[in-house]
Amino acid sequence: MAAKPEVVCFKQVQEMVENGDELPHRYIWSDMNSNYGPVDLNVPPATEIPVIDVGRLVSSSSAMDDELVKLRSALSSWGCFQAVNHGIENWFLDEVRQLAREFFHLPMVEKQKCARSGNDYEGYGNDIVLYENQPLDWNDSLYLLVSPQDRQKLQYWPQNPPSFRKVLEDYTASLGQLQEILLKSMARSLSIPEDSFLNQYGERPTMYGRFNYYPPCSKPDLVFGLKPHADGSGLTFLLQDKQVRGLQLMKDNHWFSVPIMPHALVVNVGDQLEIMSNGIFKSPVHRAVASSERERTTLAIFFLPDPSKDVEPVEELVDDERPKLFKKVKHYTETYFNYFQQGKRPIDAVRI
Ligand SMILES: O=C(O)CCC(=O)C(=O)O
Ligand SMILES: [Fe+2]
Repeated sequence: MAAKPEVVCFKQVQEMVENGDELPHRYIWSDMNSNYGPVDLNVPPATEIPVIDVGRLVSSSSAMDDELVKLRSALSSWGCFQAVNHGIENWFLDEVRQLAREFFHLPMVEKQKCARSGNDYEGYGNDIVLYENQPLDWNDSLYLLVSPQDRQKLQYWPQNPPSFRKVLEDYTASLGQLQEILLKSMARSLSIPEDSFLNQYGERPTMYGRFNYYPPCSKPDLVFGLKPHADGSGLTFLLQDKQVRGLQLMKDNHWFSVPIMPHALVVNVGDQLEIMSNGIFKSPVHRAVASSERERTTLAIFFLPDPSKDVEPVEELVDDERPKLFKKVKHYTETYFNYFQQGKRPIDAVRI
C-alpha cells in the first residue's frame, strides 16, 4: 500500500471525550490489524523486569560487575529495565509530570496553538493518517525535536505553562548524561570498547520528546492507547504516570504489564541499538492500553543517532558463531513511521 498524504483531520481524543461522543469506528481495533493479538487489559504484571541501580554501574567495586551482568541480562531478555538511583531528583520528575498534565489540561484553543500542521510529525495532535483504514490510537500527543537545538521547531513548543521549555531542556540534559553512562555500561557489559555504541551516534545525535495523553475511554477493551510497536530509537526513557498503569511489553510472545515504580525511569532498547548490538540487545514490542475511568499521562524521550550517520552491528560482536544480522542503515526513522502505522516492524526490513 502506498503512503498517501494525510487528507483527514481527526478530532483530538480528549475533545471527543469532553463532548461525550460515541466511540468512532476508526478507533476500534480488530484482530486483523495485528500480529500481536487483541487488546487485553488484564495481562500479568512483569514483576521480573530488572531494576538497575545506576549508581552501582559507575562505582568501581565488585557491585559494578554484578550490576553489569544484570544489565546485560535485562537487555538481552526483556530489552527493558527500570532505572533507579539515576541522579534525577524525585521532585524534578514530579515537576516534569506536572508540566505534561498542565499542558494537556489547557483549553483546546490554547493547545491548538502548537497543532501539528500538514504532514509534519512534530506538534500537538493525534495519529498522522498515512493509510486508508489505518486504525487510530486512543491518545493525543505532543511530539517535539529537542536536540540538536538548532533544529528545534519552536512554533510547536508550548508557551504555556511558561516554564515548559526550561523544564523540558533541563530534564533532557540530565537524561543525556544518563544515556551516556548507560551506553558505556552496555558496551562494557559485552566486553567491547566503551565508546562502541556512543561513536555511532555521531556529532549531532537527535533527541525527541513525546508527551502522551490517554483520556479515559468508555470501551477500553476495544481500543489501543498506543498500538503495538517497537521504538526506532537507540534508547528510550519513559516517565510513566505515577498512578495509572497502561504500558504493556511483549516477551517470548506473551504480554506483560509494566509495574509503576514512581521514581524509576523505564529504559528500553530501540531498534537502532538492537542493530548496533547485532541482535544481542532486544528492542521490545510494547503498547499502551486505555483505562475506563482515569486519564494517563506519560513522557517518552527518544535518543537517536545522527540520521545521516551509518548505524551497523559493532565489529567485535560479529563472528562465525554470530554472523552479522543487520545491514548498515541510516535515516532509520524516516522509514520507521510508515511501517509503524501499518503495524509492521521496520527492523525486519534491514535484517540480512
Ligand atoms: O505511554 C506509554 O506507556 C508508552 C509510550 C510509548 O511507547 C511511546 O511513546 O513510544
Ligand atoms: Fe514506544
